[in-house]
Amino acid sequence: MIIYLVYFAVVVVFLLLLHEVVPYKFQSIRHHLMIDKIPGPKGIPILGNALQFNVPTEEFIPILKKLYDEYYPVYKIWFLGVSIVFIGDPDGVEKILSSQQHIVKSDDYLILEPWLCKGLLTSAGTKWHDRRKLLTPAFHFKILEDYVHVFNKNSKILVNKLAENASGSTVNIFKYMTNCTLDIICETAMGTTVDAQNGGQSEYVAAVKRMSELFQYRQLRFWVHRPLTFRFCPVYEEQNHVLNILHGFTERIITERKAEYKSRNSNVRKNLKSKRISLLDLLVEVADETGELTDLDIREEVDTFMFEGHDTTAASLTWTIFLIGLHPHVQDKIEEELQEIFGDSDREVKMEDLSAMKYLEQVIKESLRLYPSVPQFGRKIDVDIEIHGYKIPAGAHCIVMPLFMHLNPELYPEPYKFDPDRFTPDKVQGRHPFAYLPFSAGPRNCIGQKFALMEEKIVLSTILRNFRIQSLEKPENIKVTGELILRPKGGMEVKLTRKQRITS
Ligand code: HEM
Repeated sequence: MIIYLVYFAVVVVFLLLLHEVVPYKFQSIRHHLMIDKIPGPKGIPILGNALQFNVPTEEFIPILKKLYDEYYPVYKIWFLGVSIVFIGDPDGVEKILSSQQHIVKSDDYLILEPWLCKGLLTSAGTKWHDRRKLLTPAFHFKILEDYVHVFNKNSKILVNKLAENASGSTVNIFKYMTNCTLDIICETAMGTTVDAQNGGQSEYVAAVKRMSELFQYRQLRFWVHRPLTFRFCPVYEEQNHVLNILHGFTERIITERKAEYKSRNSNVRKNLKSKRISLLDLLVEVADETGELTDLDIREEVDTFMFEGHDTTAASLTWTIFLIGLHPHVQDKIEEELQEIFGDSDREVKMEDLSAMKYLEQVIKESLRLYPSVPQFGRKIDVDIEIHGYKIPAGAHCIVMPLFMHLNPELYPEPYKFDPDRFTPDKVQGRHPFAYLPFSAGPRNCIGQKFALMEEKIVLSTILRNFRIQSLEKPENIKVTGELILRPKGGMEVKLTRKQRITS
């Protein structure tokens, strides 16, 4: 009996493995020959280098960095029959990112699809082109100006929460940043509030956070990357439950908005320049006018913005606060700048103040150099290309690594030194346009880049007008995880000392 069970288990494992490899095993001999000319670590049959990456989260980045240093500027690995080429220098990266041809995302984005379906982040081809064209006006300067109010409102809630819970003591700042950015993205993308900072809509807020954790869980376990094997995973049922909450919430909001739209019969797009609208309003109107967007089309875009628009910004804010708290002279300079803009007033930040926060912007940019929220991103190559003399065949996956490029001493001397003056206008001008990539570059760059910078300036300036920050950890002691988003493992403790004024 036992022998039959063992036999059965072996057959199941074999079939699962076959399922993993079948889509790729017919890669042409030409493909293999081309890829194998690219340097890289040795792997084993079928699994390739997969076992080398089956490590605890905090070891993932050091392994990739070691390979980057050893094989710079280009190296390859095999992962369950998939060829992955890492490109580490600005010239090589430019060839991929500047092209209109290589816009298909790599297969690891598949794990995002149960939540985001084929939204702007994950789609390709004409669908992506049409959606990008449709959504770009929603990030117009005039629309963003309207969001200043939302950024201010939530920053005030944040400093009041910090004053209640954190003044004079240490606090895990990451948690606060996540709740604040969640509230902001909900209000701007969906026009609704989840009140995460006050513990409201806790089921939806908990589901968003849990889904981000489940993405990381899956990203790190190569054997559950493909949908079939994921079905046998202990968290599969839990993910379905979380997805029901997430999709159910967005669907409810869409239904409400559609009903509201019909009743007020407004014309959102005609009013783009003068009216406060959310991304969802725009989509609802396009759906009504053209009949081309289904409820699912709308939902996948709203969900995409919910995901891309909060975790990235929360991580960036956290790292920036950490670095400011570690460098008192930088904090003094920001305080001087804010004093010049606001004096002793506790008024809200206005749109015109943002362009005066020049030094704070340099600080945010330098933090994103050291800790880019998206440490790497991938494309599936559409037609053969040549990079540094190596031919990369169509169908190969190419990974761009901003994190390591930003730490390359040829591009940034003394790369581990935190120096916001690297981003003075003259320094930026002399730099390769693809040497700084926190928001990617080219046609598929981050559509929310300006939104994020505005949001961060308002949140950070509000914190710094009310608190003095002190970071207690040293960068070398912090464990960094970077599967999807680069974050400090276990959060980030900082000490906040309240200044006299608390924004009311
Ligand atoms: C500091 C904050 C942010 C960082 C560092 C960041 C970074 C990035 C990066 C690197 C990409 C390209 C990813 C890839 O090629 O796979 C991207 C794409 C994207 N980002 Fe952001 N992002 C930030 C904030 C935001 C915000 C606030 C929003 C929305 C309000 C947003 C929406 C998007 C969307 C929709 C895409 C896909 C664009 C496309 O493929 O056409 N991001 N982001």
